[in-house]
Amino acid sequence: METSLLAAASVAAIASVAAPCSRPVSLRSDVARAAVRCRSAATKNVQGSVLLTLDDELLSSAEVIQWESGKSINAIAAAQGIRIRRRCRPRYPSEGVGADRAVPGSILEQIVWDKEVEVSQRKAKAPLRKVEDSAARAPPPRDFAAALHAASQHNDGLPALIAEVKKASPTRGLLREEFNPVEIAHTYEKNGAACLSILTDEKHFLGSFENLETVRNSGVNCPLLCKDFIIDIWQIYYARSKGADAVLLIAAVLPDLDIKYMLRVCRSLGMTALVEVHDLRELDRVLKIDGVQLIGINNRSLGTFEVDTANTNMLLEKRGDIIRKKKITVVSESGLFTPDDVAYVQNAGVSAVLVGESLLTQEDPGQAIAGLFGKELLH
Ligand SMILES: O=P(O)(O)OC[C@@H](O)[C@@H](O)c1c[nH]c2ccccc12
Repeated sequence: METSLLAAASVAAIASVAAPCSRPVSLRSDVARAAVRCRSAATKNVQGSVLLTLDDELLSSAEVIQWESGKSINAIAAAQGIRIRRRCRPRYPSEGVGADRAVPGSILEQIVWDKEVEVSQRKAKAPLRKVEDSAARAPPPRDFAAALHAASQHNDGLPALIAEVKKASPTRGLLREEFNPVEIAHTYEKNGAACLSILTDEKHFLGSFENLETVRNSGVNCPLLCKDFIIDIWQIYYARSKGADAVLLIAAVLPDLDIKYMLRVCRSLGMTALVEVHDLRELDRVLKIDGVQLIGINNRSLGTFEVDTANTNMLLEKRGDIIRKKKITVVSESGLFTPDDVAYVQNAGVSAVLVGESLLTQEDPGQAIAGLFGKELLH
């Protein structure tokens, strides 16, 4: 019981920083309060007193009650419609779906389980404190959202382009034999991309943090999105330490409280979060969270990997009014190949598109941009 309560508290990513909080706690409310204290202490270490007050304010009584109800992280996630189960957090062995017997229910779940292992190994090598220090020494963050707005304005309202640097994907396999991330980044920038998305997941996308870092140090000016499966705030600090200006937060993976906490971490680092949704339930969850500036509508289901650009249109028809009222910028992601595709999502109301495959499979991915938009993009 105690273990599962502590695990429930870890839903807000406390697990990554909760080491000082290992004293036994017997009452549920004690657990919740301990979690609050733990997190306050941890954020104080991380960012000084500014985040401390923000975080205390973040922990509304409703959220504490949720923890006190004794639900496990998987139960909390399931109650929010999240089908991805966390497997096993090293600190809480009774949490998760069981060590060896469980079979992943989707590719996304497999990726997340692999990510749990990867992150715990990386953290063992570079603890949060150390990564925070490197993040503080990284080149200053660039404004990802502002770059999207400026690009769209320079191009008569055409959606701004986030061009993706991706070697392979689970569904398409290898996208390019000759893969030079720095060359690809430069040709994208030269041909009018507003921002770049750099895949850093190694196992399923053949990406790397080295690619992110070398692109950042190669002199490109476009802001960079670290494209990975974030399940722990440690990864956000790590991405910043490698020069990322933005990170992807996937609503199909992250419970609301994690998204809120991660948004605050992003803000404290001067980074932008692109919060990705695929269906109406995820969009409605994200629209209830304050401070979301950028929403990505993925046309690809990360469960089945099926792509349908009508998804962008459908979600904007249903929630476009609220999105405009909240002045949220929408990015249409995946499966865009032709000027008609771009025009379709533009008419649906997006101000940016995220494109990988259709550019990467052509000889010069940068020159392919004019083909995708039906005209050359201006800077
Ligand atoms: O290659 P495409 O179909 O143009 O898609 C790009 C991008 O949207 C896709 O890579 C993506 C969207 N969300 C993700 C989450 C993780 C990994 C990859 C993705």
